[in-house]
Amino acid sequence: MKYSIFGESHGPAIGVLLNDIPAGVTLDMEEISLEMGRRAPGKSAISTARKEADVPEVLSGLCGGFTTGAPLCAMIKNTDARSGDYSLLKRFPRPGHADYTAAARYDGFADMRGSGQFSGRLTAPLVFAGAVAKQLLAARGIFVGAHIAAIGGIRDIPLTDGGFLKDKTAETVLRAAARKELPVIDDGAGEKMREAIAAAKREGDSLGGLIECAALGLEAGIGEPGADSLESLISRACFAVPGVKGIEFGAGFAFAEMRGSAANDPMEMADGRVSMRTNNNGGVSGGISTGAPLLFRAALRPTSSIAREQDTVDMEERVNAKLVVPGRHDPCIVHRAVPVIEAAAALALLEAVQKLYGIRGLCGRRQ
Ligand SMILES: Cc1cc2nc3c(=O)[nH]c(=O)nc-3n(C[C@H](O)[C@H](O)[C@H](O)COP(=O)(O)O)c2cc1C
Ligand SMILES: C=C(O[C@@H]1CC(C(=O)O)=C[C@@H](OP(=O)(O)O)[C@H]1O)C(=O)O
Repeated sequence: MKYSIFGESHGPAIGVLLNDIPAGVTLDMEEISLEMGRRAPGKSAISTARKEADVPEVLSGLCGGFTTGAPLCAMIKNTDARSGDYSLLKRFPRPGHADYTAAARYDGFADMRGSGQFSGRLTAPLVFAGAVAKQLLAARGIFVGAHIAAIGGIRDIPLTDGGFLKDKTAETVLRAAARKELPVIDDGAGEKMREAIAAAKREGDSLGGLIECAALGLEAGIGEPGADSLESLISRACFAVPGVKGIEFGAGFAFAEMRGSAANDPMEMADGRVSMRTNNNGGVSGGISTGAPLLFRAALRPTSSIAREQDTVDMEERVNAKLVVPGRHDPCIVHRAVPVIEAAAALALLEAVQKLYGIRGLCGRRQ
């Protein structure tokens, strides 16, 4: 599953080119639009004020309602750029954003209007690609969903609690969360998160958090050992999402403080099938799926563009300087990043499934 994302935040358009899509698949465009809408900016006071419709225009790979097998290319127009907000930032780079590293890497030639190719805006085409991947995975009985695990220290109910995974209601609660602006299981926690984001914004600050993502219906035996392990593919896809700074699978960093007797997932036969009584390994062992729900969490940093005065440098005069970042910014990116993390996970899983079953094995109409 190869995909390339193109464009810059204040250029004419952004988009994605997806290869290795099986021919003869009907894509549910309405479902894709819903996914795009979950991420789209400009919807409320807890997100950026930039307004974009984020309607994808398919340029190739789809004809008469079926995929053709040619690379699938989708383009999304940029319509609400305000590039003046960025005129100062080449000279006074924002701490925590990519202004300084982009200048170092691209010798000062990077188009940093709207943060250029580093912008969270580039996650719109990723969501398009992920929505296609989700439909292909669904045809194999695999569901990918996520929710906000925490924002600013306020926690939602973890999927591992409440029996959601055991009684198989996880898909239902994740589908319900996906319809909310703050995709949470516990609406009370969601309201507290909303207030915390609004308060941070009033204080000229921002909040970070955690996203918990699950893949359900994944059979045992998908993945590889080594550099193409399931963890590697998923981490690689998630670290391509701007703002992601950490990933953990299952018990993750808590493993460091556990004993083997507590960390191991006891095995048993249940209805004639191998199963694990606990899921500390997050559904992956040796880089390969165990057949238990695949579970991981991504940590997102607080938005770097905050309204408070910060210490930076003057790249022209080579002296210390102060900066107040102008412009429209997300006071928190976690809620908008939930469909993005799902998309990244779906693309990574599709790559692993495709490696085992091939392109036609995904769900193309057999000739
Ligand atoms: C959906 C989304 C929206 C984002 N919105 C903003 C924003 O408004 N302002 C900002 O400074 N960073 C925003 N970010 C994060 C930056 O793009 C990111 O921190 C920056 O590119 C540096 O990358 P890094 O944090 O991965 O190191 C957003 C990220 C995502 C995924
Ligand atoms: C436009 C989006 O988010 C943008 C992500 C972003 C950043 O630095 O990542 C900075 C802001 O860009 P601008 O200054 O052009 O308004 C956000 O609005 C989007 O996600 O669609």
